[in-house]
Amino acid sequence: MIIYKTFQFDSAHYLPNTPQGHKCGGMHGHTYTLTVYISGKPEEHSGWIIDYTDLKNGIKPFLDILDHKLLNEISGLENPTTENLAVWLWQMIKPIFPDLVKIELKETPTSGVIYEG
Ligand SMILES: Nc1nc2c(c(=O)[nH]1)N=C([C@H](O)[C@H](O)COP(=O)(O)OP(=O)(O)OP(=O)(O)O)CN2
Ligand SMILES: [Zn+2]
Repeated sequence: MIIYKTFQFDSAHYLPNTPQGHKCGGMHGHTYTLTVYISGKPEEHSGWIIDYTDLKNGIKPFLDILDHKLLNEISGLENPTTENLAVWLWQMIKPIFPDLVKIELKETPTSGVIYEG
């Protein structure tokens, strides 16, 4: 079974390696939507794989690094494409939640990345 939880954070960024004149070369912002998927078997007594609240509390410190920040100024996110940000988030979250199996990161309502490590 897989459980999931969805988070949102707001960040500014620009993409330094886009061709000249590309709309994403200039600074702009997104409300990102992150969904994390955790695999497991529900414990008999609790009936859950992991408490959603524990999941939220474990992930919040990483989102606090990103929320209301310029992503380009964060170590490892000098070129903050959705793809690179998904890898960065995976590397943060996986050591804390080893049963992480997938993340979905949406940069806009119509664009995003699915990453499975
Ligand atoms: N593969 C990628 N392509 C683009 C990325 C990216 O991270 N990975 N990023 C951008 C820009 O950040 C841009 O802000 C988002 O682009 P886009 O999805 O085109 O945004 P729109 O709001 O213009 O989308 P609509 O098509 O109007 O919904 C660009 N490309
Ligand atoms: Zn953008």
